[in-house]
Amino acid sequence: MKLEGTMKIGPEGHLWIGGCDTVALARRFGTPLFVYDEAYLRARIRAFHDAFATTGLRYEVAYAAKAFCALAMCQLVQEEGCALDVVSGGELYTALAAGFPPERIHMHGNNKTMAEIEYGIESGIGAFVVDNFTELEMVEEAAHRLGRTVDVLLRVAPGVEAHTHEFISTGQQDSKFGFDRATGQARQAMARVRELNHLRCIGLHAHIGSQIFETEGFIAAIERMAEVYEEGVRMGLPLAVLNVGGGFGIRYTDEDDPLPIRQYVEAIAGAVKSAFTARGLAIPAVWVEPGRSIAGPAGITLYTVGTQKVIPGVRNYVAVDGGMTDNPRYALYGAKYEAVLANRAHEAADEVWTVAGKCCESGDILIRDARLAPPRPGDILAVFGTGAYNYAMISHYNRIPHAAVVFVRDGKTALVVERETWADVARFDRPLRYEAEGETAAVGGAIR
Ligand SMILES: Cc1ncc(COP(=O)(O)O)c(C=O)c1O
Ligand SMILES: N[C@@H](CCCC[NH3+])C(=O)O
Repeated sequence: MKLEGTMKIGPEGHLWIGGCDTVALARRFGTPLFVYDEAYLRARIRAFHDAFATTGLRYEVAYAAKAFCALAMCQLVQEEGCALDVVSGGELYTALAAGFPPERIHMHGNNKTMAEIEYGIESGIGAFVVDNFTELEMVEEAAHRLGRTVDVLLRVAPGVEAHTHEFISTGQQDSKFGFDRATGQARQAMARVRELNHLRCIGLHAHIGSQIFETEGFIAAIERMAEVYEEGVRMGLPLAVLNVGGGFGIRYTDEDDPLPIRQYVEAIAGAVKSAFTARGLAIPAVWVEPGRSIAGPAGITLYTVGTQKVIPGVRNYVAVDGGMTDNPRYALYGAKYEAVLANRAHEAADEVWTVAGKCCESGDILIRDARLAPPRPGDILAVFGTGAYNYAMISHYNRIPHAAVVFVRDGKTALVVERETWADVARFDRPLRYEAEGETAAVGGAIR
């Protein structure tokens, strides 16, 4: 167990975070509960700014909202000088509701709907990251119809294999994302965007994957992107931005050995400077889109321990009151986590227990073979490093209500997402009743 940010173990043996006793938090807000260490969130963002400040580059740190999107998080990242990467109308809606300046938002997505494109244009977002030829025409058509000129970046699949789980690797050629570089699609897209009257291609984008522990992949991608960029400049595109995506790895367990943020940024800056200088190109503004590396280590999840099943010689199971609904990452990627009994954090973790959830699914595991002190019903279990892609991927499987989210700072708490009730889970259900002839029910595809 490695305590990050403001986490510590108090004299009574409880886990503390943000100056708050996690046992008291669990009692007050219930469990499962996501708890974010606000000071640490801010510190992680500042690490990106501090690192970029020494490079002399023009840059943008666009927080990838997909990692954890909520009003309070959008407010916080704005206060810390971030831009924002959104991938859906829902994320854009949340950001705008939080008062995020639209011109500092850019929108991703490999299948943006026309409704999302129109919403983005009408809201005045800074740029679309166009993913494919279909979308190129859709954005042009919408911009034409709405009488606007829209800034776009083209997402390129650079053909770089990131060393990470296949499901979260995105820069390889065989990917649903982006214009393929190797087969000339990126060049064709640049040629096409030049012909479109309502689009201004201000940059190129590549994101090679997530949870990456080395810099080689970024450097290789930047070298390839510089080549594409040069072609774009020769075609006369007003390119000024190279967005190299996110993907900076974090520590979940001892097996993970992430680089300091500074080291990723220095490698990226160095690669951009040398690749662009070598080609006689002006150095572009560099954008990054970190999600996990900002939100992940600053969040923990608190659960209440429930039942146990000990199978002698096979395995010890202990179940908690959440599971794959609030953290599907073991089920999806075989992800690993560390945990501690938060009410007895000073006790030796000398037993091995597999922490299961409460869903009707054998794969509903949070941690396989966790090292814990002997768990008892009513204990509070804290799982570390759950700030990214946990609440963000929450589900209603088994009609389990969504957990609450609280921010903590200097002994104070802010409930930023309320816990759902059983009634909330069922609130959009309607009894089975067919429409009478001529009756028009108030339903449809509208989501705005
Ligand atoms: C385009 C894009 N940008 C940024 C991110 C954020 O990645 P991470 O959370 O690993 O920093 C992702 C997710 O992998 C992504 O697909
Ligand atoms: N959801 C993934 C990351 C996806 C990144 C988005 N492209 C995870 O939990 O690791």
